[in-house]
Amino acid sequence: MIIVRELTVRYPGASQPALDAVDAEFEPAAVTVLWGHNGSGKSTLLQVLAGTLPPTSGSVHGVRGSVAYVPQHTRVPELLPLTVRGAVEMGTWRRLGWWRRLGRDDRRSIENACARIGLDTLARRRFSDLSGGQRQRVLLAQAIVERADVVLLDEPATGLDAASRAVIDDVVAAEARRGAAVVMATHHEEHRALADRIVTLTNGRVDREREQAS
Ligand SMILES: Nc1ncnc2c1ncn2[C@@H]1O[C@H](COP(=O)(O)OP(=O)(O)OP(=O)(O)O)[C@@H](O)[C@H]1O
Repeated sequence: MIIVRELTVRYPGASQPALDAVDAEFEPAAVTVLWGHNGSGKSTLLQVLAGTLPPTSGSVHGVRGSVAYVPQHTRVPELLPLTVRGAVEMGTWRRLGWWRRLGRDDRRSIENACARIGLDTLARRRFSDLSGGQRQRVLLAQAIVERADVVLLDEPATGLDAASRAVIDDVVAAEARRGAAVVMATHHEEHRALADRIVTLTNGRVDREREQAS
């Protein structure tokens, strides 16, 4: 279990902390939804869990194994000099080590992930030529292939139609069933139904009264 205690993040020059003494727990084999308005601190918390943003104070314990992080579509970097297929393949690198020799199971898992996320027709495109939303889906496919212990998703359904959102829901539920600790920031009401636990953030603080476990 990931345990967050008294976590505070203050961006340079900001008058208010983005996260203010947050306490929260994130369990394996479960979906935790981070819920809250724009600016409530959801992305900041995900970045700290991903290890890409150091906290100003407080602690995060229990992040074990591998972590897959799919940032908000506006924040997905374009810099990978790869095709879509190549970017999804990167999900195998941790398992395969330095030589990165794909076996039949790896190839099948890459193809399955691309098919599930609807990337088949994009497979040969350059990652850098895709829209932010398409790039985000590539990173989601990469995360599926990786079979990470912790899967962090920042608004994975933003800008998608209902059918594509349903695909994301299936992926999220399957990742938790596989055993991952899934943490998903969202403000889509329908995602609340997927949650084993909902952590509501209001102005950087956990709103305990609105905490919910199903
Ligand atoms: N790089 C940054 N520098 C300064 N302030 C920031 C930075 N990133 C976020 N903030 C501020 O920190 C607060 C929390 O932002 P955060 O992005 O974590 O919220 P959020 O709930 O994910 O909202 P959104 O969905 O709009 O990204 C906001 O007040 C935001 O303006």
